[in-house]
Amino acid sequence: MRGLYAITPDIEDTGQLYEMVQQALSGGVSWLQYRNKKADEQLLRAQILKIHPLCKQFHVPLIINDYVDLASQLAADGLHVGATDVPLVIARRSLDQKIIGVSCYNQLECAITAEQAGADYVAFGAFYPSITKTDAQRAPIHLLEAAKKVLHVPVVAIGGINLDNATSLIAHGCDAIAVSQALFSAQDIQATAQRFSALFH
Ligand SMILES: Cc1ncc(COP(=O)(O)OP(=O)(O)O)c(N)n1
Ligand SMILES: Cc1nc(C(=O)O)sc1CCOP(=O)(O)O
Ligand SMILES: [Mg+2]
Repeated sequence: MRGLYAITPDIEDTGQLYEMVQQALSGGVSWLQYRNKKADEQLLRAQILKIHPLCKQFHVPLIINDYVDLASQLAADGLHVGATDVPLVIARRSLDQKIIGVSCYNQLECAITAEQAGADYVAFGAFYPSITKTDAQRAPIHLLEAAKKVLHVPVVAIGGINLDNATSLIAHGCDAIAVSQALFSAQDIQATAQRFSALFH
């Protein structure tokens, strides 16, 4: 796991979401997380079904945020869970061979526990102020170096990441950067994805 981890914004128009995801995948995304905090179940299902074939076309794993049942029923490649979501060990019962990522915010102990419980990656953040998640806890950048010394699973950085501050996170050891607003609000999503991905070359 190394590179750009794109996180979809809350968009109601499924056609528009499809176009944006296609541009991002064309630019070079390593993983895509479908995240929508406003959609009802009908829209969640419709949007997952719409973008999943695109992810398959580009050989990019599709990770579903929060919803273990949807991830399982729609045969997504994985799930991401945080502190207020289903516990990893419960989710694993439905997603035995799938990717499960766990949010650990600014808590290294959480990541150690998550790795021991079978997490496939852990995420720390927010490293910078996030427009997408304004109430996110902040994490210090040196947490990445401490985490890489003790963890074996990939370490993902998230929160307010853009083309100006991403390099510092990569230099501190994160394996992937999770980006939403700086990618999907860009004038040219494809070119922006290319620029984020090139930071790992
Ligand atoms: C890669 C990644 N890292 C962190 C999160 C945040 O998850 P969570 O704390 O459960 O908050 P919501 O995203 O569900 O609002 C994430 N989704 N992805
Ligand atoms: C979904 C999420 N989780 C965070 C955390 O700190 O756990 S920050 C965040 C928002 C990420 O979007 P953007 O790249 O627009 O800041
Ligand atoms: Mg969540």
